[in-house]
Amino acid sequence: MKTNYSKGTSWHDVENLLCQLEKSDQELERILPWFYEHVKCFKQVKEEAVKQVIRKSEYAPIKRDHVIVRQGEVGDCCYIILRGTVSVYAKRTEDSDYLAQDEPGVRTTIVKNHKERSKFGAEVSVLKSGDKFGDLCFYKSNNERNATVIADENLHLLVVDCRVYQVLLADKFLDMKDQLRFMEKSPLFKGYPYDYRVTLLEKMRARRLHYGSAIVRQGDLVKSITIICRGEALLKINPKKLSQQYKLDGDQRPLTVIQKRREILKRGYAAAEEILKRKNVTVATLGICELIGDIEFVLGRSQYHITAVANTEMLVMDMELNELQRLMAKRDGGVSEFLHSTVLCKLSSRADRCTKTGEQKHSILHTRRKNFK
Ligand SMILES: Nc1ncnc2c1ncn2[C@@H]1O[C@@H]2COP(=O)(O)O[C@H]2[C@H]1O
Repeated sequence: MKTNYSKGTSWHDVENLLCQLEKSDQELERILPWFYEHVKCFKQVKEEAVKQVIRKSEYAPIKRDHVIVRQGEVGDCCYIILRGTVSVYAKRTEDSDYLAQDEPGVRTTIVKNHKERSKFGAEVSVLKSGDKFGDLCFYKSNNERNATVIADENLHLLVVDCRVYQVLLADKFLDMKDQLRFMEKSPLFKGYPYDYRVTLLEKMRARRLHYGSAIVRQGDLVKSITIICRGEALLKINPKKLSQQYKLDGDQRPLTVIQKRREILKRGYAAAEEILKRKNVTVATLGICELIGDIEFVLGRSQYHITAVANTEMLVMDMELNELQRLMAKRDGGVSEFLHSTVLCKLSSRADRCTKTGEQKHSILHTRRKNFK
């Protein structure tokens, strides 16, 4: 069990202790609450492990504009940001996502302005206090850094050796191993080398969801495709909303309040249930390796046509649509074929279940045919 947060520990106390060569158990226990409060990536880690990480790691204050890690270098440690922010830059080459060779001017350790920073590629991420970086290379066969990380302000880091990371932290951080294992199985990533999948991992957002929480909502803008890594999702459609979204001219006009009351009075409970069903039709359950947002992506729709709800505890990964497009454009390991065939299958079965009226079903199938030509 973690101790209660103590408001009495200041950053000054923490820094003083980190600078000491020897740290007693008592001293470490005193600063632990500060770590749990400020270092997001320690939240899942037990007290004993956090103490060991602090003891075995090096405290490093870094000046603003300094290059901390460089893309293409071999990495043997990772970093936890105690205070400050960093920017992450990545260069893309034709065939891989990392820089194979240094270019003139890139071996500088201090970069003062935007122009100098741009030599390291495009800014892909900004990380702040409590975040970690530099552990992605541990999962690659050649241990090469995937990106360059530069201090945006004066920084305070904890430098964690890769062995310490493997023993004390690897299992706790973001289910990385689980996700990589999952990517091996998923048809979406079939045909891509392991190292490339590791790079992709950093570009995806992992979400843990509890039973009943919404993964996506019908009508929301589609910004990413969601991949189910663990658990099961229930897909629901509100047919009325669907008609508006897809501008279908089916004959299912919504009932007025008076019409609804009359129906319920006339036919009782069965009618009430039917009215409820018209609002929300469960069209499918999705499991591991299945995708949410693939239909919208393939059909070029900007809004979700379904609401997806977690039917169990879940782990999902979101990949932004432009990342998916890159995945397909760069080296299509059969991704577009896979997406098109699954989407065709899904549309047929959902059109059947979504509505009983032949006309509306016809319209959905018609939309499908038009888009697949
Ligand atoms: N989009 C990104 N692509 C690659 N690395 C990133 C990205 N965002 C953050 N990083 C971090 O930048 C680090 C660079 O070194 P590593 O490859 O060891 O680990 C990398 C990640 O921790």
